[in-house]
Amino acid sequence: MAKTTGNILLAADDEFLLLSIKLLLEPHFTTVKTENNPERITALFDREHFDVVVLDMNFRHGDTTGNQGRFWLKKILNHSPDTQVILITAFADIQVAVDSIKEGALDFIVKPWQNEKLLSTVKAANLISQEKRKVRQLKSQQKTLVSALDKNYEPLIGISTSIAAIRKTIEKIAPTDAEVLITGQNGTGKEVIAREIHKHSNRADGIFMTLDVGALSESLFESELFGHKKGAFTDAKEERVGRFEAAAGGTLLLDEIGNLSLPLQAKLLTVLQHKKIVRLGTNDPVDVDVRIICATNANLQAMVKEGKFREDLLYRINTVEIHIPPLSERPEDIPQLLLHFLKKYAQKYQKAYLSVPDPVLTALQKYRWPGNIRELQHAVERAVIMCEGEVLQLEDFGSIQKQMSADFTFDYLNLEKLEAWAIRKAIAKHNGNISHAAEELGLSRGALYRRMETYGI
Ligand SMILES: Nc1ncnc2c1ncn2[C@@H]1O[C@H](COP(=O)(O)OP(=O)(O)OP(=O)(O)O)[C@@H](O)[C@H]1O
Repeated sequence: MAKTTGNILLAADDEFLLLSIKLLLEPHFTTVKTENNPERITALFDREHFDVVVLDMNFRHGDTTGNQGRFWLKKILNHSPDTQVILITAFADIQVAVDSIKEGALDFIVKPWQNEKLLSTVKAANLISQEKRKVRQLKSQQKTLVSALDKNYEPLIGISTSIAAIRKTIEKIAPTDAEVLITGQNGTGKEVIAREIHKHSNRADGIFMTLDVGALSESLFESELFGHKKGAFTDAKEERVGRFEAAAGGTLLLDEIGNLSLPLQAKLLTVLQHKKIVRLGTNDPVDVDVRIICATNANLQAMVKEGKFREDLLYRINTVEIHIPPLSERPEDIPQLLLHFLKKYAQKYQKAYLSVPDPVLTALQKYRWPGNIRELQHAVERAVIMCEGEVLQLEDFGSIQKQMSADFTFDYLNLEKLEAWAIRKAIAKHNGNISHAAEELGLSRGALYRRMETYGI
Protein backbone atom coordinates (compact mmCIF):
# COMPACT_ATOMS: atom_id res chain seq x y z
CA MET A 1 0.00 0.00 0.00
CA ALA A 2 1.44 3.39 -1.00
CA LYS A 3 1.93 5.77 1.91
CA THR A 4 0.30 9.20 1.90
CA THR A 5 2.70 12.14 2.17
CA GLY A 6 2.23 13.55 5.63
CA ASN A 7 4.32 14.41 8.69
CA ILE A 8 2.37 13.35 11.80
CA LEU A 9 3.33 14.08 15.40
CA LEU A 10 1.89 12.13 18.32
CA ALA A 11 2.26 14.01 21.61
CA ALA A 12 1.35 12.27 24.89
CA ASP A 13 3.04 11.09 28.07
CA ASP A 14 1.31 7.73 27.88
CA GLU A 15 3.91 5.46 26.18
CA PHE A 16 1.31 2.79 25.43
CA LEU A 17 -0.90 5.35 23.66
CA LEU A 18 2.06 6.64 21.65
CA LEU A 19 3.13 3.20 20.55
CA SER A 20 -0.28 1.91 19.61
CA ILE A 21 -1.21 5.00 17.56
CA LYS A 22 2.23 5.00 15.90
CA LEU A 23 1.73 1.36 14.84
CA LEU A 24 -1.71 2.22 13.52
CA LEU A 25 -0.59 5.25 11.48
CA GLU A 26 2.87 4.22 10.26
CA PRO A 27 1.72 2.02 7.38
CA HIS A 28 -0.35 4.94 6.05
CA PHE A 29 1.87 8.05 6.32
CA THR A 30 5.43 8.83 5.24
CA THR A 31 6.52 10.05 8.71
CA VAL A 32 5.06 9.46 12.15
CA LYS A 33 6.99 10.87 15.14
CA THR A 34 6.30 10.70 18.86
CA GLU A 35 7.01 13.11 21.70
CA ASN A 36 6.38 12.43 25.37
CA ASN A 37 7.54 15.79 26.70
CA PRO A 38 5.22 18.69 25.82
CA GLU A 39 7.97 21.22 26.56
CA ARG A 40 9.77 20.00 23.45
CA ILE A 41 6.85 20.48 21.03
CA THR A 42 7.67 24.05 19.97
CA ALA A 43 11.36 23.16 19.51
CA LEU A 44 10.25 20.35 17.20
CA PHE A 45 8.19 22.83 15.19
CA ASP A 46 11.22 25.09 14.85
CA ARG A 47 12.97 22.24 13.05
CA GLU A 48 10.21 20.89 10.84
CA HIS A 49 6.62 21.30 9.76
CA PHE A 50 3.97 18.84 10.99
CA ASP A 51 0.77 18.41 9.03
CA VAL A 52 -1.14 16.86 11.92
CA VAL A 53 -0.62 16.63 15.68
CA VAL A 54 -2.51 14.03 17.69
CA LEU A 55 -2.42 15.59 21.15
CA ASP A 56 -3.37 14.12 24.50
CA MET A 57 -5.58 16.59 26.34
CA ASN A 58 -4.51 15.29 29.75
CA PHE A 59 -0.80 15.37 29.31
CA ARG A 60 0.31 15.39 32.87
CA HIS A 61 -0.71 12.16 34.51
CA GLY A 62 -3.77 12.69 36.67
CA ASP A 63 -4.73 16.01 35.03
CA THR A 64 -8.33 15.64 33.98
CA THR A 65 -9.15 19.28 33.31
CA GLY A 66 -7.87 19.19 29.74
CA ASN A 67 -6.07 22.49 30.41
CA GLN A 68 -2.66 21.05 29.53
CA GLY A 69 -3.94 19.98 26.09
CA ARG A 70 -5.61 23.34 25.45
CA PHE A 71 -2.42 25.14 26.46
CA TRP A 72 -0.34 23.17 23.96
CA LEU A 73 -3.05 23.43 21.32
CA LYS A 74 -2.74 27.23 21.42
CA LYS A 75 1.05 27.06 21.27
CA ILE A 76 0.99 24.77 18.23
CA LEU A 77 -1.54 26.89 16.34
CA ASN A 78 0.36 30.09 17.11
CA HIS A 79 3.47 28.50 15.76
CA SER A 80 1.97 26.78 12.75
CA PRO A 81 -1.59 27.83 11.79
CA ASP A 82 -1.86 25.27 8.98
CA THR A 83 -1.24 22.30 11.29
CA GLN A 84 -4.38 20.36 12.19
CA VAL A 85 -4.69 19.22 15.80
CA ILE A 86 -6.74 16.22 16.92
CA LEU A 87 -7.26 15.95 20.66
CA ILE A 88 -7.51 12.71 22.61
CA THR A 89 -9.07 12.38 26.00
CA ALA A 90 -10.24 9.63 28.24
CA PHE A 91 -13.11 11.71 29.45
CA ALA A 92 -16.01 12.49 27.23
CA ASP A 93 -16.25 16.01 28.46
CA ILE A 94 -18.32 17.61 25.75
CA GLN A 95 -17.75 21.15 27.05
CA VAL A 96 -13.97 20.81 26.93
CA ALA A 97 -14.28 19.32 23.45
CA VAL A 98 -16.47 22.16 22.21
CA ASP A 99 -14.17 24.77 23.74
CA SER A 100 -11.11 23.17 22.13
CA ILE A 101 -12.74 23.09 18.74
CA LYS A 102 -13.67 26.76 19.15
CA GLU A 103 -10.02 27.39 19.92
CA GLY A 104 -8.94 25.77 16.67
CA ALA A 105 -8.70 21.99 17.18
CA LEU A 106 -10.03 20.07 14.19
CA ASP A 107 -11.60 17.15 16.03
CA PHE A 108 -11.85 15.27 19.26
CA ILE A 109 -11.41 11.54 19.90
CA VAL A 110 -12.47 9.74 23.08
CA LYS A 111 -10.46 6.92 24.61
CA PRO A 112 -10.74 4.03 24.00
CA TRP A 113 -10.72 4.98 20.34
CA GLN A 114 -11.78 2.99 17.34
CA ASN A 115 -8.81 2.47 15.02
CA GLU A 116 -10.86 3.05 11.87
CA LYS A 117 -12.28 6.31 13.18
CA LEU A 118 -8.90 7.60 14.35
CA LEU A 119 -7.24 6.69 11.05
CA SER A 120 -9.91 8.38 8.92
CA THR A 121 -9.78 11.51 11.13
CA VAL A 122 -5.99 11.78 10.77
CA LYS A 123 -6.27 11.24 6.99
CA ALA A 124 -8.87 14.02 6.68
CA ALA A 125 -6.78 16.33 8.89
CA ASN A 126 -3.67 15.66 6.78
CA LEU A 127 -5.57 16.58 3.61
CA ILE A 128 -6.93 19.80 5.12
CA SER A 129 -3.50 20.77 6.41
CA GLN A 130 -1.88 20.28 3.01
CA GLU A 131 -4.65 22.15 1.19
CA LYS A 132 -4.29 25.06 3.62
CA ARG A 133 -0.56 25.13 3.01
CA LYS A 134 -1.08 25.09 -0.74
CA VAL A 135 -3.55 27.98 -0.51
CA ARG A 136 -1.09 29.94 1.64
CA GLN A 137 1.71 29.26 -0.86
CA LEU A 138 -0.52 30.29 -3.78
CA LYS A 139 -1.52 33.49 -1.98
CA SER A 140 2.08 34.42 -1.35
CA GLN A 141 2.94 33.50 -4.95
CA GLN A 142 0.10 35.76 -6.09
CA LYS A 143 1.45 38.61 -3.98
CA THR A 144 4.88 38.18 -5.53
CA LEU A 145 3.37 38.06 -9.02
CA VAL A 146 1.23 41.14 -8.41
CA SER A 147 4.24 43.12 -7.21
CA ALA A 148 6.33 41.80 -10.12
CA LEU A 149 3.61 42.90 -12.55
CA ASP A 150 3.48 46.24 -10.77
CA LYS A 151 7.02 46.88 -11.98
CA ASN A 152 5.35 47.74 -15.33
CA TYR A 153 3.48 50.47 -13.53
CA GLU A 154 4.17 53.91 -14.97
CA PRO A 155 2.94 56.86 -12.93
CA LEU A 156 0.49 59.16 -14.67
CA ILE A 157 2.57 62.13 -15.72
CA GLY A 158 1.29 65.48 -16.94
CA ILE A 159 0.42 68.98 -15.80
CA SER A 160 -2.09 69.91 -18.51
CA THR A 161 -5.64 70.81 -17.47
CA SER A 162 -6.92 67.65 -19.18
CA ILE A 163 -4.60 65.39 -17.17
CA ALA A 164 -5.49 67.30 -13.97
CA ALA A 165 -9.19 66.72 -14.69
CA ILE A 166 -8.53 63.01 -15.38
CA ARG A 167 -6.70 62.72 -12.04
CA LYS A 168 -9.73 64.19 -10.25
CA THR A 169 -12.07 61.76 -12.01
CA ILE A 170 -9.81 58.83 -11.07
CA GLU A 171 -9.91 59.89 -7.41
CA LYS A 172 -13.71 59.86 -7.48
CA ILE A 173 -14.27 56.63 -9.36
CA ALA A 174 -11.39 54.45 -8.17
CA PRO A 175 -13.03 53.32 -4.89
CA THR A 176 -16.26 52.39 -6.70
CA ASP A 177 -16.76 49.43 -9.01
CA ALA A 178 -18.28 51.65 -11.72
CA GLU A 179 -17.63 50.55 -15.30
CA VAL A 180 -15.18 52.91 -17.01
CA LEU A 181 -14.64 53.48 -20.70
CA ILE A 182 -11.32 55.10 -21.61
CA THR A 183 -11.05 56.60 -25.08
CA GLY A 184 -8.14 58.18 -26.91
CA GLN A 185 -5.77 57.66 -29.81
CA ASN A 186 -3.15 54.90 -29.72
CA GLY A 187 -0.34 55.61 -27.30
CA THR A 188 -2.13 58.34 -25.34
CA GLY A 189 -1.95 56.38 -22.08
CA LYS A 190 -5.25 54.48 -21.82
CA GLU A 191 -3.58 51.55 -20.08
CA VAL A 192 -1.66 53.89 -17.76
CA ILE A 193 -4.97 55.39 -16.66
CA ALA A 194 -6.63 51.99 -16.19
CA ARG A 195 -3.70 50.91 -13.97
CA GLU A 196 -4.00 54.14 -12.02
CA ILE A 197 -7.70 53.45 -11.35
CA HIS A 198 -6.81 49.92 -10.19
CA LYS A 199 -3.98 51.13 -7.99
CA HIS A 200 -6.25 53.56 -6.16
CA SER A 201 -9.15 51.13 -5.84
CA ASN A 202 -10.04 48.68 -3.08
CA ARG A 203 -8.81 45.98 -5.47
CA ALA A 204 -5.23 47.26 -5.48
CA ASP A 205 -3.94 44.06 -3.83
CA GLY A 206 -5.56 41.99 -6.58
CA ILE A 207 -4.29 41.46 -10.06
CA PHE A 208 -4.48 43.96 -12.93
CA MET A 209 -4.87 42.17 -16.23
CA THR A 210 -5.13 43.43 -19.79
CA LEU A 211 -6.73 41.58 -22.66
CA ASP A 212 -6.73 42.82 -26.23
CA VAL A 213 -10.21 41.61 -27.11
CA GLY A 214 -9.95 43.02 -30.61
CA ALA A 215 -7.23 40.47 -31.40
CA LEU A 216 -9.31 37.44 -30.32
CA SER A 217 -10.90 35.21 -32.93
CA GLU A 218 -14.53 34.15 -32.43
CA SER A 219 -13.41 30.67 -31.45
CA LEU A 220 -10.88 31.87 -28.87
CA PHE A 221 -13.04 34.54 -27.28
CA GLU A 222 -15.07 32.32 -24.96
CA SER A 223 -12.25 30.03 -23.84
CA GLU A 224 -9.94 32.99 -23.23
CA LEU A 225 -12.49 34.98 -21.23
CA PHE A 226 -14.53 32.24 -19.56
CA GLY A 227 -12.08 29.31 -19.49
CA HIS A 228 -12.81 25.69 -20.37
CA LYS A 229 -13.04 22.20 -18.98
CA LYS A 230 -10.64 19.53 -20.19
CA GLY A 231 -12.04 18.08 -23.41
CA ALA A 232 -14.52 20.94 -23.97
CA PHE A 233 -13.18 21.17 -27.55
CA THR A 234 -10.50 19.38 -29.57
CA ASP A 235 -7.56 21.45 -28.35
CA ALA A 236 -8.71 21.66 -24.73
CA LYS A 237 -6.03 19.27 -23.43
CA GLU A 238 -6.43 20.46 -19.87
CA GLU A 239 -8.70 22.55 -17.70
CA ARG A 240 -8.04 26.29 -17.87
CA VAL A 241 -9.52 29.27 -16.06
CA GLY A 242 -10.48 32.26 -18.16
CA ARG A 243 -9.42 35.86 -17.62
CA PHE A 244 -12.59 36.70 -15.68
CA GLU A 245 -11.70 34.10 -13.05
CA ALA A 246 -7.94 34.67 -13.19
CA ALA A 247 -8.44 38.37 -12.44
CA ALA A 248 -10.93 37.65 -9.60
CA GLY A 249 -10.59 40.26 -6.88
CA GLY A 250 -8.76 42.55 -9.31
CA THR A 251 -9.32 44.58 -12.48
CA LEU A 252 -9.60 43.44 -16.08
CA LEU A 253 -8.89 45.92 -18.87
CA LEU A 254 -10.63 44.94 -22.11
CA ASP A 255 -8.59 46.81 -24.70
CA GLU A 256 -9.64 47.61 -28.27
CA ILE A 257 -13.29 46.95 -27.39
CA GLY A 258 -14.31 48.72 -30.61
CA ASN A 259 -12.83 45.86 -32.64
CA LEU A 260 -15.18 43.27 -31.13
CA SER A 261 -17.60 41.69 -33.60
CA LEU A 262 -21.35 42.08 -33.01
CA PRO A 263 -21.91 38.43 -31.92
CA LEU A 264 -19.05 38.73 -29.38
CA GLN A 265 -20.43 42.05 -28.17
CA ALA A 266 -23.67 40.19 -27.36
CA LYS A 267 -21.76 37.53 -25.38
CA LEU A 268 -19.85 40.15 -23.42
CA LEU A 269 -23.05 42.06 -22.67
CA THR A 270 -24.65 38.90 -21.19
CA VAL A 271 -21.69 38.45 -18.81
CA LEU A 272 -21.68 42.10 -17.75
CA GLN A 273 -25.44 42.00 -17.14
CA HIS A 274 -25.54 38.78 -15.12
CA LYS A 275 -22.06 39.05 -13.58
CA LYS A 276 -21.67 35.32 -14.12
CA ILE A 277 -19.68 33.22 -16.55
CA VAL A 278 -19.94 29.58 -17.56
CA ARG A 279 -16.72 27.74 -18.42
CA LEU A 280 -16.88 26.00 -21.80
CA GLY A 281 -17.90 22.37 -21.35
CA THR A 282 -19.69 22.98 -18.04
CA ASN A 283 -23.13 24.11 -16.97
CA ASP A 284 -22.10 25.74 -13.72
CA PRO A 285 -22.32 29.52 -13.63
CA VAL A 286 -19.48 31.11 -11.66
CA ASP A 287 -19.79 34.56 -10.07
CA VAL A 288 -17.61 37.22 -11.64
CA ASP A 289 -15.75 39.33 -9.07
CA VAL A 290 -13.75 41.59 -11.30
CA ARG A 291 -13.86 45.26 -12.18
CA ILE A 292 -14.16 45.79 -15.90
CA ILE A 293 -12.51 48.75 -17.61
CA CYS A 294 -12.82 49.07 -21.40
CA ALA A 295 -10.58 51.06 -23.70
CA THR A 296 -10.75 51.99 -27.35
CA ASN A 297 -9.36 54.38 -29.93
CA ALA A 298 -12.62 54.18 -31.87
CA ASN A 299 -15.60 56.53 -31.65
CA LEU A 300 -18.17 54.12 -30.23
CA GLN A 301 -21.05 56.64 -30.46
CA ALA A 302 -20.42 56.91 -34.21
CA MET A 303 -20.15 53.12 -34.45
CA VAL A 304 -23.53 52.78 -32.72
CA LYS A 305 -25.06 55.09 -35.35
CA GLU A 306 -23.49 52.96 -38.10
CA GLY A 307 -24.87 49.77 -36.50
CA LYS A 308 -21.37 48.47 -35.77
CA PHE A 309 -21.53 48.67 -31.97
CA ARG A 310 -24.41 47.66 -29.70
CA GLU A 311 -25.96 50.65 -27.98
CA ASP A 312 -26.92 48.56 -24.91
CA LEU A 313 -23.30 47.40 -24.53
CA LEU A 314 -22.03 50.97 -24.83
CA TYR A 315 -24.32 52.07 -22.01
CA ARG A 316 -23.19 49.08 -19.92
CA ILE A 317 -19.51 49.93 -20.21
CA ASN A 318 -19.52 53.72 -20.09
CA THR A 319 -20.97 54.56 -16.67
CA VAL A 320 -17.97 56.90 -16.54
CA GLU A 321 -16.08 57.92 -19.66
CA ILE A 322 -12.55 59.27 -19.65
CA HIS A 323 -11.22 60.81 -22.84
CA ILE A 324 -7.49 61.38 -23.19
CA PRO A 325 -6.62 64.08 -25.72
CA PRO A 326 -3.76 63.45 -28.15
CA LEU A 327 -0.35 64.68 -27.01
CA SER A 328 -0.33 67.44 -29.66
CA GLU A 329 -3.27 69.05 -27.84
CA ARG A 330 -1.38 69.16 -24.55
CA PRO A 331 2.22 70.13 -25.40
CA GLU A 332 2.61 71.49 -21.85
CA ASP A 333 2.89 67.83 -20.73
CA ILE A 334 5.91 67.22 -22.96
CA PRO A 335 8.69 68.67 -20.72
CA GLN A 336 7.65 66.54 -17.74
CA LEU A 337 7.20 63.40 -19.86
CA LEU A 338 10.52 64.06 -21.55
CA LEU A 339 12.31 64.35 -18.21
CA HIS A 340 10.63 61.18 -16.95
CA PHE A 341 11.73 59.13 -19.96
CA LEU A 342 15.16 60.77 -20.01
CA LYS A 343 15.75 59.69 -16.41
CA LYS A 344 14.46 56.19 -17.15
CA TYR A 345 16.64 55.61 -20.21
CA ALA A 346 19.68 57.45 -18.88
CA GLN A 347 19.59 54.92 -16.04
CA LYS A 348 18.99 51.99 -18.39
CA TYR A 349 21.86 52.92 -20.71
CA GLN A 350 24.06 54.24 -17.90
CA LYS A 351 24.40 57.77 -19.24
CA ALA A 352 24.24 60.23 -16.42
CA TYR A 353 23.86 64.03 -16.61
CA LEU A 354 21.98 64.19 -19.94
CA SER A 355 20.20 67.42 -20.71
CA VAL A 356 17.91 68.81 -23.40
CA PRO A 357 18.58 72.40 -24.54
CA ASP A 358 15.59 74.75 -24.74
CA PRO A 359 15.47 75.02 -28.59
CA VAL A 360 15.28 71.20 -28.80
CA LEU A 361 12.52 71.14 -26.19
CA THR A 362 10.61 73.84 -28.09
CA ALA A 363 10.97 71.85 -31.30
CA LEU A 364 9.70 68.70 -29.58
CA GLN A 365 6.69 70.63 -28.28
CA LYS A 366 5.89 71.77 -31.81
CA TYR A 367 6.01 68.28 -33.29
CA ARG A 368 2.62 66.58 -33.90
CA TRP A 369 3.46 63.22 -32.22
CA PRO A 370 1.04 61.06 -34.24
CA GLY A 371 2.06 58.06 -32.12
CA ASN A 372 1.49 60.15 -28.97
CA ILE A 373 3.35 59.30 -25.75
CA ARG A 374 4.51 55.91 -27.02
CA GLU A 375 6.27 57.69 -29.90
CA LEU A 376 7.79 60.25 -27.52
CA GLN A 377 9.02 57.45 -25.27
CA HIS A 378 10.69 55.61 -28.16
CA ALA A 379 12.17 58.86 -29.50
CA VAL A 380 13.73 59.65 -26.12
CA GLU A 381 15.13 56.12 -25.83
CA ARG A 382 16.69 56.51 -29.27
CA ALA A 383 18.10 59.93 -28.45
CA VAL A 384 19.68 58.61 -25.23
CA ILE A 385 21.34 55.79 -27.18
CA MET A 386 22.48 57.97 -30.10
CA CYS A 387 23.63 61.14 -28.34
CA GLU A 388 27.30 61.93 -28.23
CA GLY A 389 28.17 63.88 -25.13
CA GLU A 390 25.71 65.03 -22.53
CA VAL A 391 23.51 67.43 -24.49
CA LEU A 392 20.80 65.91 -26.66
CA GLN A 393 20.45 67.32 -30.19
CA LEU A 394 17.34 67.21 -32.33
CA GLU A 395 19.12 64.82 -34.72
CA ASP A 396 19.41 62.29 -31.89
CA PHE A 397 15.62 61.95 -31.93
CA GLY A 398 15.83 60.36 -35.38
CA SER A 399 13.11 60.56 -37.97
CA ILE A 400 11.26 63.19 -35.95
CA GLN A 401 13.55 65.87 -37.30
CA LYS A 402 12.81 64.89 -40.90
CA GLN A 403 9.10 64.68 -40.25
CA MET A 404 9.19 68.07 -38.56
CA SER A 405 10.61 69.55 -41.73
CA ALA A 406 7.97 67.78 -43.77
CA ASP A 407 5.33 68.97 -41.34
CA PHE A 408 6.49 72.55 -41.63
CA THR A 409 3.24 74.45 -41.73
CA PHE A 410 4.43 78.04 -42.03
CA ASP A 411 2.70 78.78 -38.80
CA TYR A 412 5.34 81.35 -38.06
CA LEU A 413 5.71 83.97 -40.71
CA ASN A 414 9.17 85.12 -39.81
CA LEU A 415 11.11 85.64 -43.03
CA GLU A 416 14.47 84.63 -41.55
CA LYS A 417 13.07 81.39 -40.19
CA LEU A 418 11.35 80.68 -43.51
CA GLU A 419 14.60 81.32 -45.38
CA ALA A 420 16.60 79.08 -43.05
CA TRP A 421 13.98 76.36 -43.45
CA ALA A 422 14.05 76.65 -47.28
CA ILE A 423 17.86 76.41 -47.30
CA ARG A 424 17.89 73.31 -45.06
CA LYS A 425 15.19 71.68 -47.18
CA ALA A 426 17.03 72.39 -50.47
CA ILE A 427 20.34 71.04 -49.11
CA ALA A 428 18.63 67.91 -47.82
CA LYS A 429 16.78 67.44 -51.14
CA HIS A 430 20.05 67.56 -53.08
CA ASN A 431 21.87 65.33 -50.59
CA GLY A 432 24.23 68.13 -49.53
CA ASN A 433 25.14 69.22 -53.06
CA ILE A 434 25.47 73.00 -52.56
CA SER A 435 25.55 73.89 -56.30
CA HIS A 436 22.27 72.11 -56.98
CA ALA A 437 20.67 73.53 -53.80
CA ALA A 438 21.79 77.07 -54.76
CA GLU A 439 20.38 76.60 -58.26
CA GLU A 440 17.01 75.49 -56.84
CA LEU A 441 16.96 78.43 -54.44
CA GLY A 442 17.86 80.91 -57.20
CA LEU A 443 21.08 81.92 -55.45
CA SER A 444 24.74 81.86 -56.35
CA ARG A 445 26.92 79.34 -54.47
CA GLY A 446 28.60 82.23 -52.64
CA ALA A 447 25.28 83.80 -51.59
CA LEU A 448 24.10 80.42 -50.29
CA TYR A 449 27.30 79.90 -48.29
CA ARG A 450 26.93 83.37 -46.76
CA ARG A 451 23.35 82.65 -45.70
CA MET A 452 24.33 79.23 -44.35
CA GLU A 453 26.90 80.90 -42.18
CA THR A 454 24.37 83.47 -40.95
CA TYR A 455 21.89 80.77 -39.97
CA GLY A 456 24.50 78.42 -38.56
CA ILE A 457 23.66 75.68 -41.04
N1 LIG B 1 0.62 60.15 -18.74
C1 LIG B 1 1.62 59.26 -18.88
N2 LIG B 1 2.64 59.25 -18.02
C2 LIG B 1 3.66 58.40 -18.18
N3 LIG B 1 3.77 57.49 -19.16
C3 LIG B 1 2.77 57.44 -20.04
C4 LIG B 1 1.64 58.30 -19.93
N4 LIG B 1 0.79 58.00 -20.92
C5 LIG B 1 1.38 57.02 -21.62
N5 LIG B 1 2.56 56.66 -21.11
C6 LIG B 1 3.49 55.62 -21.63
O1 LIG B 1 3.29 55.59 -23.04
C7 LIG B 1 3.20 54.26 -23.52
C8 LIG B 1 1.84 54.02 -24.15
O2 LIG B 1 0.85 54.11 -23.14
P1 LIG B 1 -0.41 53.12 -23.09
O3 LIG B 1 -0.02 51.73 -23.49
O4 LIG B 1 -1.09 53.32 -21.80
O5 LIG B 1 -1.26 53.77 -24.26
P2 LIG B 1 -2.63 53.23 -24.89
O6 LIG B 1 -3.46 54.43 -25.14
O7 LIG B 1 -3.21 52.17 -24.02
O8 LIG B 1 -2.10 52.63 -26.24
P3 LIG B 1 -2.85 51.60 -27.26
O9 LIG B 1 -4.11 52.29 -27.69
O10 LIG B 1 -1.87 51.46 -28.37
O11 LIG B 1 -3.08 50.35 -26.49
C9 LIG B 1 3.45 53.37 -22.32
O12 LIG B 1 4.80 52.96 -22.31
C10 LIG B 1 3.14 54.25 -21.14
O13 LIG B 1 3.92 53.88 -20.04
